[in-house]
Amino acid sequence: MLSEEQITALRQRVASAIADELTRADIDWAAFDQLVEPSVRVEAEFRDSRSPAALAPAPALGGSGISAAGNQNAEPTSGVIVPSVASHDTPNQVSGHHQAEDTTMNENSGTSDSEDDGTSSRIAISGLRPSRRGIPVVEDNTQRQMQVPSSLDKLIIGIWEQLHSGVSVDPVQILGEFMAPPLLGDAISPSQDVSGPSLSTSSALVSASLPGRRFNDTTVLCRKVTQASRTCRSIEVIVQARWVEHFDAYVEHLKANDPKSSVTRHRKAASVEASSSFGWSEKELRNKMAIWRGYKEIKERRRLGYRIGFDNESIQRLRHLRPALEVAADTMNPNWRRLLSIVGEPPERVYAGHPHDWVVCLDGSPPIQLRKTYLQWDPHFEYKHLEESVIDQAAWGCDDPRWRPPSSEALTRVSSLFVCQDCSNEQSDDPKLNCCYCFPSLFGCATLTPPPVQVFRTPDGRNNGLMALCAFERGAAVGEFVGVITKGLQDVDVMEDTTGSAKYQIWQGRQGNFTRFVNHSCNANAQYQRFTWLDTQRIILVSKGIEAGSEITVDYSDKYWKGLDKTCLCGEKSWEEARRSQLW
Ligand SMILES: C[S@@+](CC[C@H](N)C(=O)[O-])C[C@H]1O[C@@H](n2cnc3c(N)ncnc32)[C@H](O)[C@@H]1O
Repeated sequence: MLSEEQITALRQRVASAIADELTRADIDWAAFDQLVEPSVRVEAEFRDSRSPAALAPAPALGGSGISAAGNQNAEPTSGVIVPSVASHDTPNQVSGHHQAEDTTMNENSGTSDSEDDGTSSRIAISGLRPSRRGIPVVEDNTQRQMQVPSSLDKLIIGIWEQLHSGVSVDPVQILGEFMAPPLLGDAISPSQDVSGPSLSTSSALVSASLPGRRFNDTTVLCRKVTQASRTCRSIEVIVQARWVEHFDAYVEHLKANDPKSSVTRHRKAASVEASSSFGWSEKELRNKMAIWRGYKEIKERRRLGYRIGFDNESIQRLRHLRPALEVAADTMNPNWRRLLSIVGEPPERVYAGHPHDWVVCLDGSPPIQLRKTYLQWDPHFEYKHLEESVIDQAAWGCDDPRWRPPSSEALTRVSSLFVCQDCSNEQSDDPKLNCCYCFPSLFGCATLTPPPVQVFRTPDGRNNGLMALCAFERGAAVGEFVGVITKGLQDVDVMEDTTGSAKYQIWQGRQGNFTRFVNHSCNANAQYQRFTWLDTQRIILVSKGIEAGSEITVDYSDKYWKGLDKTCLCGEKSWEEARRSQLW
């Protein structure tokens, strides 16, 4: 017997498969324009063969205009793309907030409170382990239920994933690269047999590396072509949307000159003119136009083609997201707006600097510069974004206190300098040599893309927080806790840890990365874990199952709050509290 949730998931999958099929089908949607209140209705039904009764009807897909799918019923109503933070009746009750905001969290957000003698490389409150081969290994019992995203959620998540995929949408760079001198001629010549026995010794040496060179060169070529094609695709959509606008304007112009003829007639005349210019049949042009009209409507934020019915709420959500998307696009692809200049929009970027130099607002109001959100506590506040922790030399000289001597077992493995203390595989910063995939998004793998997170303004007095733009599967790394490795700091929020032989602090007050903005929750969706990379201890923020659009939180521990004159505003009940408040 399927559970209610499984049935819902199945219904949504069937609905989205039908919608996808309709999208691909060569249907002349433009013809629907001729109908009065057009609608398409597709129904499916699930039946359990053991029972005559239908288990549940699949949602009907329907809509008006050229909309063939997108009935509200087809979509779950949940899945808002805002952090799931609790709202509070009272404004900020955090007394001593001043102190808090120019410092970071106190020790042991899931690491240093454990009774560690420094022998374990990765310690966590709940024993969560990183995912391997795509299957998260979960060892605690706090399984979080991930929501099934609606079509609109999927669209939004798709945009964020695209933005964080590392693919450049800089037309200047792409076209420039593409026009660079051709790649090595022999690299793409398939006819040359370089491994034949007749080659001389010296050419045999060269040939030994040719397959490698060919592979590398075609990888570069393939990357360039893929990027260029994506960039051209973006240009195509912009231009096609603009073409539809001009087509409509032309039809109006014809009508103004010849008001006696019908609009249909003028439209036909314009279509005939255009189809001969495109070299397409009129039907072909009509079909293409139906899709292009969809792009125009997205542009005008009226409706998303025929895949998603846009109600007011959806439009509002997208409108609120726009500044956040622009911050990400401007800071990661500074020249992307040049694409817009093709259709006369300003090409200058609006948001400069690092992606986390901006704090986005959930209500769609303009993003705020990060430093401005701390000026009330420190008029000179600045935050330097670090990729890696830096050692405070005044405290540690040239030593890194996070260094952990390799185990005796690792020492006996002469073939490798570094062995992962968790998976026992060899670790290397060179992806070709690395065999440890404990946290592939952080260590040992090819080019790292910026993590899909954004700093956002909390609506309930906690100042800033960190939002997940894409989902992080359970066990996946969100990022490393990066800051200044120091010691001896007091009365400020620091992460304290030990290797067993050295106690150190990581301070994020003025320098660090986005993990500085992670707030506390009594029902956190992430936690800090130790991990040793190249014999150096790191602290990793690991997902316990984070949904796209939710706030990323960790449990700072009771100890943190006991030591402070502050109230937790997360609104969640801790497990202990929840148990105590049970009525039976
Ligand atoms: C590491 S910082 C987190 C980012 C911080 N909100 C900011 O804007 O910089 C820790 C501070 O955030 C605030 N904070 C985090 N979680 C909170 C919560 N659940 N309730 C109230 N304040 C919280 C507290 O002021 C805490 O000292």
